[in-house]
Amino acid sequence: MTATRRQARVGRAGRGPDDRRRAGRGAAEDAGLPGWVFLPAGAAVLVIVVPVLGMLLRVPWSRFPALVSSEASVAALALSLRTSLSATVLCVLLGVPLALVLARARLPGLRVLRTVVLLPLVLPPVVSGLALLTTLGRRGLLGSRLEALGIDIAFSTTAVVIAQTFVSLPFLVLSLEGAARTAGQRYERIAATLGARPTTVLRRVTVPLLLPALASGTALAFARALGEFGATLTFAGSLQGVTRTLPLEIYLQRETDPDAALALSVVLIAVAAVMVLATQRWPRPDSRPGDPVAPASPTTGRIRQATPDESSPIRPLGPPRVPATPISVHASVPERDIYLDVEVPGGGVLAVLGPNGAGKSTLLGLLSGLVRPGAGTVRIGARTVAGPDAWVAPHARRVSLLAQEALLLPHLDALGNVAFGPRATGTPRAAARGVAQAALDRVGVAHLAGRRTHQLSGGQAQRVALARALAPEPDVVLLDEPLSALDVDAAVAMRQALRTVLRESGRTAVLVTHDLLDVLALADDVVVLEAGRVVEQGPVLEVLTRPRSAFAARLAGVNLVAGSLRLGDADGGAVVAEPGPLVLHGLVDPACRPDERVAATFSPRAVSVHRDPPGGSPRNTVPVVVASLEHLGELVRVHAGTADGHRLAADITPAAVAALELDAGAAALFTVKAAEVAIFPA
Ligand SMILES: Nc1ncnc2c1ncn2[C@@H]1O[C@H](COP(=O)(O)OP(=O)(O)OP(=O)(O)O)[C@@H](O)[C@H]1O
Repeated sequence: MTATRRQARVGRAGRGPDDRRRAGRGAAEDAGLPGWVFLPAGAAVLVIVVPVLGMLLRVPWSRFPALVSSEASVAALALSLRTSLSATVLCVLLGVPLALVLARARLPGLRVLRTVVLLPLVLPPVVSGLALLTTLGRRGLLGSRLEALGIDIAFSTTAVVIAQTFVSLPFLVLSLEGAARTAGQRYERIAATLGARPTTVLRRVTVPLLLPALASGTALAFARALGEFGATLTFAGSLQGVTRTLPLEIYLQRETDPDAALALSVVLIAVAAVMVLATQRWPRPDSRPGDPVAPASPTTGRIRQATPDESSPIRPLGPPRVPATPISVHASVPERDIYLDVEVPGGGVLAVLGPNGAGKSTLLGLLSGLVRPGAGTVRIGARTVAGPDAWVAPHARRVSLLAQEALLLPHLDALGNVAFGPRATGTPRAAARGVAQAALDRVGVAHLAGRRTHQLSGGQAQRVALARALAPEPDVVLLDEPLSALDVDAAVAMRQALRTVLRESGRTAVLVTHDLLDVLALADDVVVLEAGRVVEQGPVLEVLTRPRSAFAARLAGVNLVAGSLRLGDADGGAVVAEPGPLVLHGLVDPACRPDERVAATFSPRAVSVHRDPPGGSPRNTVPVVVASLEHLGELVRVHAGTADGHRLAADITPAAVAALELDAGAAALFTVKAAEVAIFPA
């Protein structure tokens, strides 16, 4: 005996009740469940297993082959398999569309429809049979008309299939609808922006993603059809070889030959169990047997350090490849209280900034076609893609979307994902794969072509997603916080990749971001949205050096006070803040006009902080209350508010914070020289 085997035996022999209890606790803890849950769960299993075991023990196994191979038994089994399979096919053909409508359509009365569809689950089978008989039977509502046409359904094999379909359909619909709801429509939306028509999206995205749920729903429907008894007997009768299915045969045999009934019951259970077991082994779309185990699930979420290939270079594309496509959005979405006027010149990159709920995603939705405007127009190049008399569907807009999550289709490898767009727009398979390989090469990840999506890191997945967005050669690329889910290193590499790709291709792009680095590296122009309105728009440099909105000022790291101009001071003028009474003296831009609104900005570094009124007289002294302290490298940023609600910041050394004994709630004075305050038109 080898040492290892001996140890294993000793280990097993040495497992006392304490060890077992510990192991049980471990299993419960692993599952994140309280230990007592296993008790009722075990009892539930017993409720099912004990009767089945009891039956199995009573089966005369020595006579089993003879009992199940009588002519009547074989005919019943063959009929059951035939009709159950037909009913299952009908369930799939009708149930899949129904489940998707229930899960995704926005129709009035869906709740009522769902209740009606699930009704056969709660109806006694004999009632289901009666319903079918009174409708499709010879004297039934439809049956009498069908009989006039020479079609006689009741008491035929067709009636068996209809009865089985009637009772099985809800099983498939229920499991598929639940999965479709949980899965959401994120992948479908991405597929539409890659040029896929709704039918292509259904065939190549929705169904593959829902395959595990479809498989288990199909198995349940088959098992239910196989076990169907009451409705079949009522509606179809019990004619050997025509309508006498296995459950009916078992019922009849029970009277004459109980042993045969038991043996046939075992066959019925075995067939149903094999079917259900087989579909439970159905692979999830994001894994395949034999795939090496990936370190993380990286198509979503924040992952880890960049790998060498995430920082690998982007291949130059050569001269611009797409005609510059200007964009204009003059549209509103009243139910969201959003009214937008945004222009992007052809080939420009517009950064969209704004606080949460400002309308940034809605702007992208208006451009991609995922949001319909209530009024106004959206133009992309020469086309009006949304307007009073115009609507171009998302798949026909030539607008790709790269989202925060890579959302790579889990049932395709990297190359398949990138080839998806060209394939969806009609490029033959081999050519599409060529285009995809070139696109992967362009963003420096050609060697990842054969990887499954769960074998990619976050940065790699996002690069593949970028290649996928570019492969259909869109006129416009929409970037919805494409770097925000990546760690710092991967984000740096991805930002560089985006910069190169956008510059080289000359593509018009709209970038939603909260990151100043993205704005600086990628954008030409900036638009700032607040509460569904454009509050500021202009070239990056202008907006960051002379922000007119609180959001842009925060992003640029400067203090901003807006108000009206008061001229006539010795050094030029002052901003009378709104709300007052704060007045800030500063250097007035010659473009300022007396009656216009103006903004004053100054750097937090130009602010001195005091607890008592300072000696000398800097032109601006503002009483504040400290709100919070923030550590910024070698300095501390003191966030404070004035009595009239202005938020200001000062950057001072940690030693100064200690000397002044500053903390949240402390009263202080911010002072800033007039020469440090720039006043310009707002
Ligand atoms: N499907 C929807 N139905 C109704 N209102 C919506 C819907 N989606 C968003 N809104 C509302 O529209 C407004 C703008 O939302 P939007 O998602 O465009 O903002 P955002 O700037 O992208 O915000 P965030 O930075 O949080 O993503 C918000 O008031 C939001 O509540």
